[in-house]
Amino acid sequence: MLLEATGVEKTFRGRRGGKPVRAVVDATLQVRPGDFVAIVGESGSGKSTLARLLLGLLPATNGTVAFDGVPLGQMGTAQRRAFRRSVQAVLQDPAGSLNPRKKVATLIGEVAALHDVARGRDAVRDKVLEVLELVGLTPAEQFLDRFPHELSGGQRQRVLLARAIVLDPRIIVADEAVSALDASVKAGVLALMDDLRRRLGVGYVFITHDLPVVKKVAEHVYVMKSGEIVEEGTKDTIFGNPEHPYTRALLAAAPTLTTSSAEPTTT
Ligand SMILES: Nc1ncnc2c1ncn2[C@@H]1O[C@H](COP(=O)(O)OP(=O)(O)OP(=O)(O)O)[C@@H](O)[C@H]1O
Repeated sequence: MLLEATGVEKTFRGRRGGKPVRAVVDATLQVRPGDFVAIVGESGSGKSTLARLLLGLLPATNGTVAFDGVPLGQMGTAQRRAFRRSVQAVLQDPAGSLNPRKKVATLIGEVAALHDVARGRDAVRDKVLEVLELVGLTPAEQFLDRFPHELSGGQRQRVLLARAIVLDPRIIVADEAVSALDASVKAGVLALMDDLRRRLGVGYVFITHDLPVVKKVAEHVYVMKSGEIVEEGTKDTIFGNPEHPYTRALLAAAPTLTTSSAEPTTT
């Protein structure tokens, strides 16, 4: 298994003497190479906490997260470094993922240099141009000197994807990565993600409360409620034959679902 969480729990200490918060409870999840896995649930259900556990950004209170069969807690320095490269996070840009004072060339180039993907100015520049092309920001030269505020929301999201794929990751954990985008722009970024999957073999753990998006792109769906995974299955099962009352309620509360097939699939 490429990425696997087994019985993972995360309990936060209560804020200001309050009760402890069980943000993730006994979560078990698997991601195979090239999978498009979605984690859905309403706000506060624990999706982002599970994402941070999968990225190794938070230690689990219980249970294990393993990459390529090796639990994160048992990794040596080199394995940990490889893991950091192989499992990349793409968050939504309003969360401030792109430093507003840095140009696109620097934002992507410094990641490539830090992880030794390319050495020397020219090699780094070539690598940056290559990934800009891959995410459809063309002609790539014209984007090198732009600052994030000189880009549209969809273009910024593409820069975030470029910054992830420059490291040749095997999995991208995308937390609400397209939620802030307009429908047509969103569809374009989703199409790009699928394209990258086919061309590069990268898999996704896609975290969202946006069910029409899940219906469009996911293969396997995990439904979270109050920190627990209450249902999992293929997209067709979850949407066509949901078993858990919570899944049914989520689907019923997503009015755009019925019209999602009418949304454009390209930008
Ligand atoms: N650092 C923290 N300390 C204490 N409680 C936290 C912390 N981070 C998250 N929580 C709590 O854990 C629960 C799950 O939060 P989480 O952000 O994982 O949910 P979510 O499903 O991603 O929600 P959203 O879609 O709103 O981001 C919430 O009750 C939240 O308040």
